[in-house]
Parts: sequence; C-alpha cells; structure tokens
Amino acid sequence: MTTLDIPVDSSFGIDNLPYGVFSTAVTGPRIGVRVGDSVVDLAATLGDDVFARPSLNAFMAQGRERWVEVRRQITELVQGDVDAAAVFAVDEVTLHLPVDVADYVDFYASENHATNLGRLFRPDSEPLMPNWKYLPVGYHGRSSTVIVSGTDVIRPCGQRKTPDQDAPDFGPSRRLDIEAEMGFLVGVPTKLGETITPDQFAEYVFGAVVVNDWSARDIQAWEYVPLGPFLGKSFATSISPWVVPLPALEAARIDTPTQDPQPLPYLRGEEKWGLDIDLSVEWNGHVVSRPPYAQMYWSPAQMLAHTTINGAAASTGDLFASGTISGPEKNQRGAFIELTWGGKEPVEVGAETRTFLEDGDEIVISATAPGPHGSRIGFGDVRGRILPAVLTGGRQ
Ligand SMILES: O=C(O)/C=C/C(=O)CC(=O)CC(=O)O
Ligand SMILES: [Ca+2]
Ligand SMILES: [Mg+2]
Repeated sequence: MTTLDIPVDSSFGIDNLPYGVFSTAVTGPRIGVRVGDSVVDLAATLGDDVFARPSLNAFMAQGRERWVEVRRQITELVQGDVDAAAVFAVDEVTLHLPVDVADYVDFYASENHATNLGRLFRPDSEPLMPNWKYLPVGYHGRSSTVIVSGTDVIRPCGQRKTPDQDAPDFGPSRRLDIEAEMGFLVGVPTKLGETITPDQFAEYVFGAVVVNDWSARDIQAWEYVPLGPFLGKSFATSISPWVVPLPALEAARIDTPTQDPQPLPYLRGEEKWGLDIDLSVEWNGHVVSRPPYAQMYWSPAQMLAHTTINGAAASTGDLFASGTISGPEKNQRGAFIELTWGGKEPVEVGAETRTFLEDGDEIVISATAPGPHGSRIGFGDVRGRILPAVLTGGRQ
C-alpha cells in the first residue's frame, strides 16, 4: 500500500481528478485517473471492468448518477492507502486517445475570432454574417483524424491558389495554422428525434479537453465556398489526453457575454455555462498567446442544444469543439492567421520570427480553470509537431 503525494499547488489535485487511457510496459490500454503526478489504475482499484477498456466510452455512457458515484469513490480512494501496484508515475506511462470519437463537430463561437477571420477572408463584406448572433455557426469535421496529444502532424497537401494565380496548383500547404479551442465530450446518447435543452447539458456531457484544430489556410481559402471547411481542416485535430469531468469545472462557471439580440427560446437556459478557462499557446517553447475562454459568445450548452434541435441523435463519444478562442487583444488570438494578420505581421518566436508553421515546429496548448478554495484545475497539454509533407506518387 502507498499514499499518494499530491503537491498542494498541483492543478491535478483532488478537486480535478481527470480521466485518461494509459498503458505501461506490462499493461495494455486501460482507464486511469490523474492525481498530482501519478496515474491510478481504476480497474485495479475500483474492481470494475468498465475501466479495463481502452476507451472511456462505456463509462461515459453510464450517465450522470454513475459519474457522480465514481467521482465520490475516487475522491475517497486517493486520500487513503492505495495499492502501490496500481499507481504509476505520469511520465512513465503512455497516454492514448481517451475516447472513441463518434461525430466531431466544430463551432465558431468566438466573436473576436469570427470578426477577425471575416475581415481576413472576406474583406469586402461585413465581418460577421447575418446569422452569427442568432445561432452558433458550426460544421461537421472528421472524427477519424482526431488524435491524442504528442502525435506528430504531417503537413497536408492540397489545392492552393494565391490571388495572383489564375488556376490552383497542388502541393504542401504553405499556410499551416493552429486553432486553440476547448472540446466537450458527450457521454449519454439520445435517440433520433430527441433534442437536448441548454439546461440539460450536464446530464449528457461528461467532460472537457483542450483541442488544437490544425488548419491549412491556403487549402481552406480556395475550397470553402459555398459549403464550408473540408480538406483544409480534416487532416488532424489534436486533443489533450485528460478528460476533465464537468463537476471539476463548477467554480469556473460564469455567464457568457451579453447576447444581443436575445437568442431564440431553444437556445435559452437558466444555467450558466460560460467557462472561465485560461489557455496558453507555446510555439517552440515560447508563449505567443493567451486566449481567454471566458470571452466566448456562445456557451457549450447552446452548441449542444443547437446540434440536436433538428432531432439529430447525439452519440457517446461525440466531440464538439468551441471554435478558435480569441480575446480582444492581439496576444489573446488563438490562431496564427489572426496573430500575424494573414501572414503580414510576423511574430517573434524566441530568436526567430514566424508567420505560419514550419516543418519541425512544435505547438503546446494548455489550459487551467479556477477550482474550489483557490485551487487550479489543469487540463494538461495538447502537443503536436509538424512533419514534412509526404508527396504522393509524383502526382503533385
Ligand atoms: O470564416 C471563415 O470562413 C473561416 C472560419 C474558420 O476557419 C474558423 C473555424 O474553422 C472554426 C473555428 O475554429 O473557429
Ligand atoms: Ca476550428
Ligand atoms: Mg481539424
């Protein structure tokens, strides 16, 4: 038996208790909870096979009563004696994608980001489209390309057309970018035809992760009219390995900014689901931006309500992301296309300057939120490094 060492200033203290999927030299992928710098094997300590699986899906499908009960058991467990054979140092385990992602939907919920991108992509129109303040604009992404933090990202190839070219050519993206976002994971599914109200959010949603939605701006700018993003965004979306359960975010809940015009009734709720989460974006080890989630116009509860209002079923493992998080200040922008204003204003990255990503660059996005009694709730990192493009069969 052993007792867990939980540093007092850890953002993985007993108020957090995020879930992940880990393996070691001797055990295959299974579910663990992070406490301080340790990972506790839940199948071994709680004796329930639902945790001996390589994804959180079966547990997430069990619903809120069960999530609350397990959190209570873990809170008790980690403050007492724990079987030493079930405890691992976090830097000695391999972390895996924590969920089998069902559908992946990405929104566009930051007013600052949407305004900036509108100006950059459509300089001759109003930056916000007329629908933007009436509904959380989103699109369906590609779940098979959701990857866990630490997975390298191969620079995508595609059609590129600069304004001075008459026709597109094919080759590696030259405007490879990031999008700093938060993502939310659905636990409890619905049936086709059912809807979820904003105030039912916590009955369906299990927890949250940090997201980097890699984006190829040159491919995107050429392909997106009129149906929206496609290959420019479907090659890789990275998520952090720790899923922070919703109850750990209780102290972070705030009102969204004032929504004017008032949203339609199906997008209204009594509960506050704005979230006071602070992100940071590191480029090759240098912090270049600190996006504030607190500024997001649409809440995740409104995004889920909107996703299901037509009767579309929600599935266990659905991931819906907030869209790029940008605050009003330049150093709060969550995408490099905004930070460098379309590549025209390079940023300092240590001793170098950058506009878009170069091969070998590494991005680390992390996030924390206020916890109870002055503690911090950590999400950990979402990390990714760019590998050179793989050109296919001379057809480039
Ligand atoms: O306004 C556009 O045409 C493009 C918008 C985006 O690229 C944003 C997007 O994919 C959603 C987001 O992450 O905010
Ligand atoms: Ca995005
Ligand atoms: Mg993507």
